[in-house]
Amino acid sequence: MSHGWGYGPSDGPDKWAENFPLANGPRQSPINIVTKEAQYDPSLKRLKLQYDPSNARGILNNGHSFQVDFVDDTDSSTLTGGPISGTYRLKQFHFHWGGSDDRGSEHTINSVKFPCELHLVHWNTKYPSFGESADKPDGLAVVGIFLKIGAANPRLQKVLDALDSIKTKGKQTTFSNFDARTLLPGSLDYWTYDGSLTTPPLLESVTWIVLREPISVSPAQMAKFRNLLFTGEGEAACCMVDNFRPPQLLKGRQVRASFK
Ligand SMILES: COc1ccc([C@H]2OC(=S)NC2=O)c(OC)c1
Ligand SMILES: [Zn+2]
Repeated sequence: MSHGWGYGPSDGPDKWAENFPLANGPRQSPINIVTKEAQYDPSLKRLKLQYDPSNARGILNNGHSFQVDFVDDTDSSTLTGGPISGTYRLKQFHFHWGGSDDRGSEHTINSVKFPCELHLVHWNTKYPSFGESADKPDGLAVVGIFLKIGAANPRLQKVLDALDSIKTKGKQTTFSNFDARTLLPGSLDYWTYDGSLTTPPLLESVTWIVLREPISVSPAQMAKFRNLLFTGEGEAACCMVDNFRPPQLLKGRQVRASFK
């Protein structure tokens, strides 16, 4: 699964613009969210996340993160409300994390980094598929959730326990009956802005919905993320850590808040 890009000194975020010119586009992600500059918008609706656990299908090491994939051929796992119009279907979720607990998130809050960030990726059903929506300005909606060091989070455990089976790039296994709603924090207060995918091809198609409340993760649980490898079986092992893009220029964009 060679992508031609990575997170190392020779193929990392600072080099992506060489092959993916969108890297210098007007609505790139992630960003640093300056909370005092985020404007409360009373017209923003509450987020409505309705997920069917039976839609969970598999878990895959894709060589830059791992993802849990969902069946998305019906409207049984959807995102509605919030800043979006219409219905977006859950496609997958994945994480970004650091080599130590002082870094790892892609978005930052007042320049504060979290050790990990969860992305729940949804596509707009006004288009026929994820692939058809991925390059449209209103094609995707990603819910970003920060993970903060604290008590072990039992709701992460089923995902973490599956990682031993997908240690190397390209490995996948079945992953069924998982309710992604259990990963959500108690509050669905959010910031929202227009952005992009945070890995190549960096398509500027994402309505970002970044939740204010983090969920917890313990140091021991973070260590399990770091047991994964970027590399395939039989290749020189390279630990899957620091798979995050740093914040990008805001370029005049407005960040709105769903809360006062
Ligand atoms: C379902 O397909 C996806 C999902 C996410 C990404 C990246 O964009 C964001 S957001 N996080 C990433 O890792 C992606 O990039 C090609 C493709
Ligand atoms: Zn992501």
